[in-house]
Amino acid sequence: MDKERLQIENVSKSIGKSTLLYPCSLSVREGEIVALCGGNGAGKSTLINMIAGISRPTSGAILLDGLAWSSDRVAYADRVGYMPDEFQFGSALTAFETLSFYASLRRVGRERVLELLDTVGLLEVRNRKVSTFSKGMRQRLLFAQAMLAKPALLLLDEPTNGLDPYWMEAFGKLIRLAAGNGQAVVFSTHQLNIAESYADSALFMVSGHVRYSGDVKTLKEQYRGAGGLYGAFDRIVASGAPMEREGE
Ligand SMILES: Nc1ncnc2c1ncn2[C@@H]1O[C@H](COP(=O)(O)OP(=O)(O)OP(=O)(O)O)[C@@H](O)[C@H]1O
Repeated sequence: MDKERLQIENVSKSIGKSTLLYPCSLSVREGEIVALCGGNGAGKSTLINMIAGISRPTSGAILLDGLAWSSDRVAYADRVGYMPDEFQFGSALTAFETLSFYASLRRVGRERVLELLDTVGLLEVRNRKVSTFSKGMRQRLLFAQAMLAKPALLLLDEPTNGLDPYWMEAFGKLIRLAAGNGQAVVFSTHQLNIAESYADSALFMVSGHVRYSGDVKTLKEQYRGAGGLYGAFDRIVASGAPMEREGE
């Protein structure tokens, strides 16, 4: 049986009187791809930022390979490849210099930098300043940055924003490849077709509540005649009943 990689137990987040995320639990196995689905303000980035260690949960616990951010910060951070939702690259640096900078932080060599630039289709433009890149090119560089050290957990906030159909599909293939190597992948998206095509499991999030957590294949079969995951999302959200992850 595949090993549990990420365990999230009753994690919530409040700031002042606002609840950004109500208690939520999730476990992710090695080789599993999980999509956090929901509209603007659903709480996807709030959850991702807590998993990344950027913000602390108000309650609950997060363990990655049995490690907690609070007690094993360095070992925990070493296991996470994080792609933020928004990021400003240093404007004076080229793509190669940018990725090399992050590679040095991750103790990763030049060969891997070149391999990844090739993987994300930026090898030929590696000496161009990132400030001249399109949104999709910057997204691909950011994705390469997350993949540098072949992390145990790829944590990707809206990774397909700005990607054209070719790179959208390439992204799907790359995360499947990562999962095939035992890496766990958690990504957020507004696009349920992306979740439907590439994720094993999905969380449907609405206004800080997880309304569904479970298997994508089961959902696809269950809602085959109702528009796939889009139909499933509409019906589950409209039904009003929170649903638990299968087997829990
Ligand atoms: N620092 C903050 N203080 C108060 N409320 C916040 C803060 N950051 C986020 N929020 C609120 O928390 C909620 C969840 O935001 P979050 O960014 O997690 O949503 P999201 O699902 O990632 O949305 P999007 O798809 O628009 O990126 C939103 O209502 C947002 O306004």
